Amino acid sequence: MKVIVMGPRGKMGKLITQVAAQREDMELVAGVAPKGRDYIGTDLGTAAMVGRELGVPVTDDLASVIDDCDVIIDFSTKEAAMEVLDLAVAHGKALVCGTTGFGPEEMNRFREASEKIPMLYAANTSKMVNVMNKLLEMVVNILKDDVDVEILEMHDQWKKDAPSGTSKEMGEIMAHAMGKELSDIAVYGREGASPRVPGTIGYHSLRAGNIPSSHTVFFGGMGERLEITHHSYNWECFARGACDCAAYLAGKPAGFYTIQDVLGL
Ligand SMILES: NC(=O)C1=CN([C@@H]2O[C@H](COP(=O)(O)OP(=O)(O)OC[C@H]3O[C@@H](n4cnc5c(N)ncnc54)[C@H](O)[C@@H]3O)[C@@H](O)[C@H]2O)C=CC1
Ligand SMILES: O=C(O)C1=N[C@H](C(=O)O)C[C@H](O)C1
Repeated sequence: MKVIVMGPRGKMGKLITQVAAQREDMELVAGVAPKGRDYIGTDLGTAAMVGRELGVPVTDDLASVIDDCDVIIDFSTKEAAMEVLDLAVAHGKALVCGTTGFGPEEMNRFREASEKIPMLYAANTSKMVNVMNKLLEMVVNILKDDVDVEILEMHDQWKKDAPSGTSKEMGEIMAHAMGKELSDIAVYGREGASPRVPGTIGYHSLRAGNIPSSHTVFFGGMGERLEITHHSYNWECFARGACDCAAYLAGKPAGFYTIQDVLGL
C-alpha cells in the first residue's frame, strides 16, 4: 500500500511515518507539510526521524504527489483536513482522517465524500479506547437514567480543540444509547449549570504539560460511583491504530468506514 502522510513533523505525523516505515505492507511515497517549512525538499525519513532515509521527499504540494499513493493519512488541522479531503475526492484516493475539532458541517463533508472514495474517520485510533466505547454503551444500556454521566478528559497544553474528539464520540455513543441527541444534553463545564439537570452529559477538559491523553467517564449513582478510564502513556497506540486503519482500506470500495470496522467491534 502506497502511503502519503500529512504533517510528518507533527506529533502524530512523525510517529505515523515511523510506524509505516516499519511495516512490510506499506510503502511511504511522500510527506506533505505546510509551505515555508525549512524541511520541505528533505528526505521524509530524515524529517520524521525514522533513523534512515526513505528516498522520498517532504513536499508542500499534495496535488503534485497524490497520484503516487493509494491512501493519505491525515492527522493535521481541521483547516488542512478539508483541503486534503477535496484533493482525495478529486483524485479518487482513500483517506484516513484522525484530525479532531470538526463541527457537524465538516463531518457531513466526510460522509458526502464517502460516496466517491473509501473514507475512514476515527477520532481515536487506540484499540483500547474503542473497547472502552463498547463498555460505555453497555453501562448506559443497563443503568439507563439511574446515573449521572460526567466526562473528564486531559491532554497536553498544545492541543487545539476542547473537548477532545474522543470525548465527543463517547458522548454521542452514550446519548444514542439513551435515545437522545448529544447536542440536546451536553453541558460544558459546571459554572452556571448547577444543580445538575438529570439526563445530561457533563464535559470537563483539562490541559497541562505534556499529558498524552486521558479519558474518564464517571457514572454517579446513589451511594456508589463507577469510573471507566483510559490513559495513554504516549501517542504510539494512536499511530499504530492509524496505520491499521489505512491498511484496512486496501482494495475497499467507496464508503464511510470507522475504526469499529477495522477492529470488528
Ligand atoms: N485520532 C486519534 O487517535 C488522534 C488524533 N489526534 C488529532 O490529530 C491532530 C494533530 O495532532 P498533533 O499531531 O498532536 O498536532 P501537531 O500540531 O503536532 O501536528 C499537526 C501537523 O499538521 C501539519 N499541518 C498543518 N497544516 C498543514 C497543511 N496545510 N499541510 C500539511 N501539513 C499541515 C503541521 O505542520 C503539523 O506538523 C489533532 O486534531 C489531534 O486532536 C491526535 C492524536 C490521536
Ligand atoms: O490531541 C491528542 O493528543 C489526541 N486527540 C484525540 C482527541 O481529540 O480525542 C485523540 C486522543 O485523545 C489524543
